[in-house]
Amino acid sequence: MGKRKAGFRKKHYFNHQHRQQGTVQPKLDERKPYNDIVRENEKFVEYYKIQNVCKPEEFDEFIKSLKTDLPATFRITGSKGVAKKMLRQVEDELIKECVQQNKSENPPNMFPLLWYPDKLAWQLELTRKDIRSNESYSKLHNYLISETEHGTISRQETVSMIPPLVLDIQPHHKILDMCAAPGSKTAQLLEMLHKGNDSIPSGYIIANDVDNKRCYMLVHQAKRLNSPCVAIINHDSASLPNIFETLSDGSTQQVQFDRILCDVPCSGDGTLRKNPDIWMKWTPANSLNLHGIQYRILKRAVELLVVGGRVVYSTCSLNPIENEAVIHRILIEANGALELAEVSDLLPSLKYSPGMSKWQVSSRNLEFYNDFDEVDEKWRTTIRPQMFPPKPEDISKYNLHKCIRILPHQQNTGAFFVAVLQKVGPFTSIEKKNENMNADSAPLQLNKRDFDERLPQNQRKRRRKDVYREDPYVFFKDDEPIWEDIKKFYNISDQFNAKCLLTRCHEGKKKNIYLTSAGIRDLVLSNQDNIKFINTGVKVFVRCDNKNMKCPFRIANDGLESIYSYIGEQRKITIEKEDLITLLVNNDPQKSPAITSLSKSIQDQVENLSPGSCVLMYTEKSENDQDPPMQLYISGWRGTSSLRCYTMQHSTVHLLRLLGGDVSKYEKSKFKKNVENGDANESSCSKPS
Ligand SMILES: C[S@@+](CC[C@H](N)C(=O)[O-])C[C@H]1O[C@@H](n2cnc3c(N)ncnc32)[C@H](O)[C@@H]1O
Repeated sequence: MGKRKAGFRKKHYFNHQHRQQGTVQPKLDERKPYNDIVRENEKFVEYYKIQNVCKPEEFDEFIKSLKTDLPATFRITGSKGVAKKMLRQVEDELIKECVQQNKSENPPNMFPLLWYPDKLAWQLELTRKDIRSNESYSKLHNYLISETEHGTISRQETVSMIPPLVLDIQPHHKILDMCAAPGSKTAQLLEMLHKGNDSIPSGYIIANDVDNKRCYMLVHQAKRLNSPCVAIINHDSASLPNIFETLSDGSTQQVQFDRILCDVPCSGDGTLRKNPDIWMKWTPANSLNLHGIQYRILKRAVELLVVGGRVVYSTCSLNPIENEAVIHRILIEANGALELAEVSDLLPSLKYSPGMSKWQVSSRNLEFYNDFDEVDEKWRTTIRPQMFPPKPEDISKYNLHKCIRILPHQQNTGAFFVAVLQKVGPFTSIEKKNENMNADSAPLQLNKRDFDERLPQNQRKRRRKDVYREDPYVFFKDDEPIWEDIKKFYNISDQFNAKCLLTRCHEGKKKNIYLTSAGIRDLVLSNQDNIKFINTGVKVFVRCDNKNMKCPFRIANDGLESIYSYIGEQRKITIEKEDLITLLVNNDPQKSPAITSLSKSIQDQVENLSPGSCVLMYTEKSENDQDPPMQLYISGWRGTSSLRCYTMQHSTVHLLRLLGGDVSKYEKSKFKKNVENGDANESSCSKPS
């Protein structure tokens, strides 16, 4: 096979980028090698100049910035103590080393984003390609790749981190992510949901996407975060069915969400720096075509939101037709039930422009109109009256300036739009009825049967026919036979709700056992007929028919953080750093360290421990008293004469790094290998990483 030209990106790379972004994919014949794309589009420049997206004196800088590649950014995730330790390693070792090894006069700037809490998000003034192709960054590159695989680094674009932050998530919130795939924001929402002290928060996230294949990208994201509080569903969110929950008296009512994210499909011209092929196909028609679905998704979100709740609408588009016009339209429809919120205090020192209150609507041929009455007859199906800005006398009613527009030149990022809407009054007819009722009477609650009965006959039938099923979700019953053995072996506390455990098959040998939170369990059981659930539950036990263990299931690492506090002390081993490093370095089932080679403390603890699965617990005090200690819980195995960790390679490397162990055998210097092979450029450009 011939060598690929340096700088050429494979077809699947375009697909990959557009899948990640959810933007419209170019047709096959429009795809060009990455380096051949001319980053020019006269219509684009003219359009945005007329729209006044930035001050006239900044316009050249704005366009220039869109033509450059995007800097690399990442977030450190993970539980508090682990994240703090990783931050120290990133800041004090990796970044310092990169700067020291860089021989150029002006080493690149690498800094934490000031508006992101606890310095856990970083921007490197280097492109991803710079990082891959320069030896001085190879340690950082390896770190980013393996920690991303492990789930403790999220390589998320700077601006994409903003919507979850302004949602202001609390651990008890019921959250809906309407257009969630591939899931970088869902992951961030999940981290925020888990920021309290409970191992299983009472809130949850429903992550939805219309595209079935993209839902599986979401499954992959969610799996990295090991949460029992998320369910992935597959619907058109503009017509998302009502979701029901069970009340303590056994009746059902419609769920009203506390927080909803509408990160809607968009034309994506804010991602030009990452997806330069958009330069070739940009036209104002893209936005005109998307406005309708964007509005319908947002409207459905407002219907599903509780009064007092918050919805965040975001796009990676610069176009006011997809942004302020959608917000203006929903504010008119809400007639006072929604208000734009001021959120600058949640984003200290982020630079942005205020939302626009004036714009023009243009045809695909760049004929601009100020009013629908002026619109040429032939455009009246694509240009709609609701796309126009408020009349000058109404501008102050809507406060569109409270929307946030992030422009690429302001802090070297992609472009982005965010609006935070607070629901301050009733929006749907049911909510309005409730408000009008006597204050003493109970609010009108519509349960599932009411909804079914209100549907026309033909739709009731269709609902029953449209019962989509993946593998079933079979929750444990009170007398689940396999639970007895597990509970006894691990001495699991009575506080643990075993009814939240599930398997994915009705019959036969159960292979894996998953855990959901009580809230998610109720949602799955109450909505199996009307909602297409794609995935839920974190793996907590795995079948392991080992003759030495008196229980057919071992503990899985995935769900350990959720269940460790319920596991009895007998099967927990407190481990010191040196022993843990020894286990990790020799993490091979054939060569597990003999118990006699480990410290006396370990020998004493395992003396009376029967063979089988156990939990290894490691605690390390932080260097300063304010930070929480770093606590690690690892699935282990006490053999007849040996002890081992049950970790995948990426977890082994992650843990060794945290403990300061030797990871050199896992560090691959791609740069060195490429130089040896004489093809440094080709390899470094051929594949995104
Ligand atoms: C901008 S992307 C979302 C990115 C995602 N929030 C993230 O942070 O990774 C838009 C997503 O909306 C989905 N989508 C498009 N139309 C939709 C609809 N009517 N209902 C639900 N999802 C939709 C697309 O499949 C795409 O995954």
